[in-house]
Amino acid sequence: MSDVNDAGDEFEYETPTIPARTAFRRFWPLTKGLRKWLLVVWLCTVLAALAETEAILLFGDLTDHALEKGSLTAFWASALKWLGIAVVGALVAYAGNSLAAWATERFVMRLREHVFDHVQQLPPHFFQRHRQGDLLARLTSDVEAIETMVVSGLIGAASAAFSALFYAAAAFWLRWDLAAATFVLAPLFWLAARRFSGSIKDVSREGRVADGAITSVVEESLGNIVLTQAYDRRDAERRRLSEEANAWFRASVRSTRLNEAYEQLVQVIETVCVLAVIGIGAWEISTGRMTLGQLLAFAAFLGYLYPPVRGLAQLGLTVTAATAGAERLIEILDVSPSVTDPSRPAHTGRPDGTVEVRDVAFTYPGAERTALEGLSFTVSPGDLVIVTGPSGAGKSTVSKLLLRFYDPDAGEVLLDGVPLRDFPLARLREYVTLLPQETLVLHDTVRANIACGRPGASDQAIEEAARAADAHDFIVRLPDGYDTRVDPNSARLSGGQLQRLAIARAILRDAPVLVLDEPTTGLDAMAARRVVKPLRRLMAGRTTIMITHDLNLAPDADRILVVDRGRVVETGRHEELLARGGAYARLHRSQNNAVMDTGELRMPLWEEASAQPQPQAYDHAAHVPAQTWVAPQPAYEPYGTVPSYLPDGRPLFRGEEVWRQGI
Ligand SMILES: Nc1ncnc2c1ncn2[C@@H]1O[C@H](COP(=O)(O)OP(=O)(O)OP(=O)(O)O)[C@@H](O)[C@H]1O
Repeated sequence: MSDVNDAGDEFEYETPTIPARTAFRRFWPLTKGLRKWLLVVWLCTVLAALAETEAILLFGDLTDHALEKGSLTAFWASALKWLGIAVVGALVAYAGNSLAAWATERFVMRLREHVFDHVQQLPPHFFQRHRQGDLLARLTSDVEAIETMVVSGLIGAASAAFSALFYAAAAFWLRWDLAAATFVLAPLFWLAARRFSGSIKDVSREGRVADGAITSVVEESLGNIVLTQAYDRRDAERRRLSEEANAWFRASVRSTRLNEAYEQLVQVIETVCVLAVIGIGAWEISTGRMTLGQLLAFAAFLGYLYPPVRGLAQLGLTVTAATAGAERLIEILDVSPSVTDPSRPAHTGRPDGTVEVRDVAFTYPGAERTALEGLSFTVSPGDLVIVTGPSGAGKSTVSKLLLRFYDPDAGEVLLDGVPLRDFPLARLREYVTLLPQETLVLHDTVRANIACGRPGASDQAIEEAARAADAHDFIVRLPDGYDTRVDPNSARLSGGQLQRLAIARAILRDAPVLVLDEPTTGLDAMAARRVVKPLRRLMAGRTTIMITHDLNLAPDADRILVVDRGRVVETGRHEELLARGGAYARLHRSQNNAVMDTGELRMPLWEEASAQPQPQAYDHAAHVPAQTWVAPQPAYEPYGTVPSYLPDGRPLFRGEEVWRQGI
């Protein structure tokens, strides 16, 4: 399997090949607590097999004593006994099968939870490098495949072995010489299974990979439905699906063919055995050494004996096929989380919110280039620090380290002087809240979406948070108000509304430290303008690290860090940095300059502006570059280009106060 990360690098994944025994051992511990029930299931199967054996012996009796002699008295006695045994056998089989279904489903649930739990702890790059559809397939069909190996396989093997033993013992008891003659042929079943096992494993593996690929294509295609429709990519998407579907089709047809060939071969072997019995039996009856009843009972035993023998041989095939699923799950389970809880957690109360990044270096696992190098900065409690810089500079990586999605390779990130790795993860994420770039929505009600900031919050607290986030008004206008269901693809809410919902969630969480990753990205100027006020309420009194390209809030910042190629290249307040005319001034200009020369964006940030040829404004009237280039000043101070009121002093938005500093 191969995948491409956001940097365009190709990552190759080769699912490891694992012997069935290793796979079994790996998942067996998950049957803890279920084993006694598995034993009961096995006992029920053994009892049911015993009842069947007794019934067949009674059938022989009936043939010899009631049918051949025409005696009704002999019939009634045996018939009643047979009926009694059949009823007991049916009850036991029913109990055993129901219990087996319960135990297997519990195992599946447990295994799925185990894998899901593990996947949830995996670092962000894992999800960037694995296709979601493939992960879905692993969590669904591959989990079920393992159940066939560990639980059903085990019960099946134990039951088949005991049933075969009983029927074989009964056959020997009836006529040992006839039985011995039949068993000479038994290894043929084993040979047939062996012949098919390798191919069945290969084809199962191909089938599982194709299954994951189909789910991925469907998932990606539906996720990108707007792109598909807007660019009329239906044919391309159909082709993509049909390529994967063809692989699935080939694997599935091959698998059926192999299984069918095996089945038919086994049928032929069985026929050879039955014919051998009838031949020897006919000869025995002709010499008077056997009764017809005995021969019929013997043939019936063989009829019962073959399914478990065949089952035992086929079990190998089932287990082999299931191992392909196990390999895919083990591959995921072997990826370790990038961070774990500390063995000796620090005992701290709610921190004041001093954040210190101390000489941090970090490279993403598997990446060649360092994302951060020698990065240092400190944020005092309650301060707003803006981290800005060109694309790929390492800004989002800073947010990942602050939330401890990763630990730095060198240096340390500290909260109130305590290294982040000394906080239990759950507590750290209570203290440091992330407002991610993309607004994350749960498939639930608006209320639940806000409440996930602080589970168990009262309705009043939720409403207050929504009011503070300027979300209350639009929420009450929704069809069911706070109980309106939304989902990640919901068209009910605009980007700005979703962002205000996320702000309400963060307000409710009430963490001392906030990390805002591009809070206004993807919003148009008006929508961005509307989230600024709620954002300020959210940030008030909290240490805030805002990662952004959007410099409209820069004048508010206590400090601005300009990051480039993983290092801080400039730091200071907005006015200072503008006056310095360096990297920040260029970034700011490129954002606010209407007559922007895009070449400026490509200029290295750390070089002195004077060392570079100055970009020239274009004089449209004269069709020549203007003589002197003057860095344009922001139109509205101190908030850059976004005006908050009209020239006549009226607020820009109806019903909204004039935007003042310090709200
Ligand atoms: N999962 C990953 N695996 C490998 N490299 C990565 C991964 N994520 C990011 N990088 C690399 O790390 C560097 C910093 O990325 P980061 O996302 O922090 O940049 P950024 O400044 O936030 O960019 P943008 O403004 O475009 O979001 C980039 O070179 C990027 O290609």
